[in-house]
Amino acid sequence: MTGTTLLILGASGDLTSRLLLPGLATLLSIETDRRVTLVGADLPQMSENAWRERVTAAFGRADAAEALPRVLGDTRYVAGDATDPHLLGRLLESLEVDSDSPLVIYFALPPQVSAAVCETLAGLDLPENTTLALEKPFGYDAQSAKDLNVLLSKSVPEDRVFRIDHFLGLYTVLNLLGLRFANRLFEPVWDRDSIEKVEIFYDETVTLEGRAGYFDRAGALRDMIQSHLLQVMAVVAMEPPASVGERDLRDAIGQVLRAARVVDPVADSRRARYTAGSIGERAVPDYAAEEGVDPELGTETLAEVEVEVANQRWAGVPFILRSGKSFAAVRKQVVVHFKPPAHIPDGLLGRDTPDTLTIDLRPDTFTLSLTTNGSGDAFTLGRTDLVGALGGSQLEPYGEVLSSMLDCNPRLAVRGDAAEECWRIVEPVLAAWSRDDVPLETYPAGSQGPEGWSSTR
Ligand SMILES: O=C1O[C@H](COP(=O)(O)O)[C@@H](O)[C@H](O)[C@H]1O
Repeated sequence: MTGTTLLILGASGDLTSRLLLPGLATLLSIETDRRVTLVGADLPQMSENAWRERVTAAFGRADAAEALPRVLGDTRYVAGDATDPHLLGRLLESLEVDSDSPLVIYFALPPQVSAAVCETLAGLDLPENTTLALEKPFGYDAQSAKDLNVLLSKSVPEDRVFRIDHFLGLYTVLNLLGLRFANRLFEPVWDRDSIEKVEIFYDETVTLEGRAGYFDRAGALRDMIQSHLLQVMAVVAMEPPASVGERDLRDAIGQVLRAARVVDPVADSRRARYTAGSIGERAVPDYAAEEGVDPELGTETLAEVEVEVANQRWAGVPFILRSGKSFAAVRKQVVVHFKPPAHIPDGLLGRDTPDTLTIDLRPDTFTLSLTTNGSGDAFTLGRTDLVGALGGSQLEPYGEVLSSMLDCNPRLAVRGDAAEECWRIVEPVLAAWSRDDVPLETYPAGSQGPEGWSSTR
């Protein structure tokens, strides 16, 4: 396998140490013939030794020490401002890149800095085989996402832009493709005739975890729903693609997102913020009292929206997307609620709950919960749960995403039009919230959210 040069801008930051380097480490320990030349760059001065120690520590944490020599041999760190055309130009010239060894420039940077670096890049000649990989958030609204797309198109073609959404690297999300399209059971009932509603939950027990600088300006709607959960929804709702090639897959995702909308941004959305509480033994302070939080911003830590996919297959079926922090327990699921059958023979008694298919994201399992004959009395209906494990990957989502990025296959990346659509879908809700048309509710940390929120628990 030929090598790729991975240039990380923002190499001294938290994202690089916490996710990117461990993801790379796992990938290299599994794909033993993959070659990567790792170059870190960032504003702070850092000695070569300190950089190498950082890389070594990340590989250690990922239990991938045996893969370390393959990157440590020629890794280096460059200090400087990546928005400076002279510095960036010199740095790019110094890289050994040709048609057999492509270059991936990974922006592990805050969005404003990424945009400024993109401006700089647009004025430089990039090696032909360059991929630009950008972390979310991709812009801060539909217009800024559009502007960023235009800027990126000045540097590289669309199939060389990797807008990262690590949820597309979640094995469970990829498993939806097999579950839906590779058997005869589900696809014939996967539509408005048979499905009542679909819920996509990502309830976390994690709190702010020191991320006020980013999260307090983003909030749960932008952080999780605008990006990740709409992508998951698109995979749940998409038409069968002809192939899982990047074009077919991303066309199918784009088609769903183009049809999606929040019909009534006030009635179809809810927001809340956690107050002091405890999760297990852990005492959690009020969100508003966390360091770095500006209580005046009214940032939500829990968001829920009801989305309609206005097309022949889904018109009228609510897709409820919810994500929140500081919950009592983790709940990361797609729950498909089926409609009741048109007729149950008279005399069969006791059926009151709908059949559901629950797909658990991490751990990857599915549960088909069916109405069946109850035990004891065959004429009184009961419920049977069929539980199955879904295939897993040794790669964490970041490893999965990195693998396709280093292979220059954008299948697991968000396409430019999809990024703009996701903003278009949530913008009316953001506007209603900024007008305070939707009250900011509260829930104690360690609870199951405010009373009366959508829940099938
Ligand atoms: O991108 C993000 O995702 C995480 C949830 O993903 P996970 O892979 O850590 O489960 C979320 O906690 C974070 O706020 C968000 O920025």
